[in-house]
Amino acid sequence: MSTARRRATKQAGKNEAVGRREPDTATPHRSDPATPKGGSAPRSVFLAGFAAVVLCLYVYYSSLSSPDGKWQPQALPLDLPFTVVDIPGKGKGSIAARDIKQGERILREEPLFILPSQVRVQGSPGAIVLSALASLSPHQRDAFYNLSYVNFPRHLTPNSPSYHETMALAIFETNAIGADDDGTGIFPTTARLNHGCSAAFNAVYSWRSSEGALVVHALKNIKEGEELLTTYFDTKRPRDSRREHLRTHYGFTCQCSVCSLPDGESQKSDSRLLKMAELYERFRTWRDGALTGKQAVDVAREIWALGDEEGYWSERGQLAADAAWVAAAHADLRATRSWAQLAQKWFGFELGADSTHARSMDEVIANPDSLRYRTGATRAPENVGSPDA
Ligand SMILES: C[S@@+](CC[C@H](N)C(=O)[O-])C[C@H]1O[C@@H](n2cnc3c(N)ncnc32)[C@H](O)[C@@H]1O
Repeated sequence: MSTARRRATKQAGKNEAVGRREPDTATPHRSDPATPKGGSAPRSVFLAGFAAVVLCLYVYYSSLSSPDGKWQPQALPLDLPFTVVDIPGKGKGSIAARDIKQGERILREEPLFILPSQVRVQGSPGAIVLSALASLSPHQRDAFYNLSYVNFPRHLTPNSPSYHETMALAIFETNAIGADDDGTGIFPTTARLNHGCSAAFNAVYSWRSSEGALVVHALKNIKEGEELLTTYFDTKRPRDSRREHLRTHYGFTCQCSVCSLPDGESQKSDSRLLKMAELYERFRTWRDGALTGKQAVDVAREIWALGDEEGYWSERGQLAADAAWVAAAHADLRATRSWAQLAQKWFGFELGADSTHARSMDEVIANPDSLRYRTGATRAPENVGSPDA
């Protein structure tokens, strides 16, 4: 299992409005054949014309829908703690139906399908998506065709030869989620989570290869009525750079609370995020011997404090686990245990208490020496300090 918080596909091209495919509720205009207006055509001709119009409309709307017929509304699992609703400026989104506790599992979802990184099927990317769709049930295909999409060329009509391939690809690209080495998958319920930057996202998804499922956990306490937001990429960068990235690779302009901050507040947030990214780089230099153990752990503490200020709580499990590693390499077993306890707590929030990451801390907590031996214990013994030191 490993974290896969990122949407898998990158989109190039200009930003276009979200085009949601709704269940087909369109009905042709009614016309009463018994009372034709303004014409002298015989009734049978009128009826034939009317039937032809109805037939054309039927064929037109059918061709807009999944290959099997009409779209069905997306049926969500019954026990979800959120509902999917329209959100101004974002298409659809997921709203908490009750208070959700930090660390609570919000959702576990198996993919409709996964495209492996190395696809053996010949053909265009759109044709590959269509061939994956062909093996799904009509209900599953409905779930796919109900998803939103961006970057669909406006000039294409259902009669265009490439319409179906292009549509399938646009939906795939807008919604696909990376499943680590297993490839890239479509998870129709998780796909309704919109993106938030930095402090704005409150939910994290991670792929569990051994279970063949994606799990979503609450990174923060979420109040009833709040939108559930995840993050599509590493947002520890300034607003301009985030906007540019989202426009270029994902085709939308972010409307999250951090991107919507007034300029002064936004600049403060930008400097914190830049500083965090810089400190992460600095922390990594411990590997090359550029920092003592205490210096490295002090940097980890600084990242933590900035995260508190910013409201950026993601990646804390990994940060604490890395600090435990440093402490173990310097033979500070007390610090090793307390950093491992912190890592377990935050892996638990972000990836689930039953995740392999959280569970891997059990042994370190019980026996910090075990980690010391794994690190090779190559560094000079040093008191690096616990998280609260
Ligand atoms: C995976 S879908 C999320 C669900 C989608 N809103 C829907 O209607 O099904 C990704 C799309 O949602 C929209 N979106 C997601 N996060 C957004 C945000 N922070 N601001 C504006 N639009 C967002 C974008 O159109 C993006 O291409």
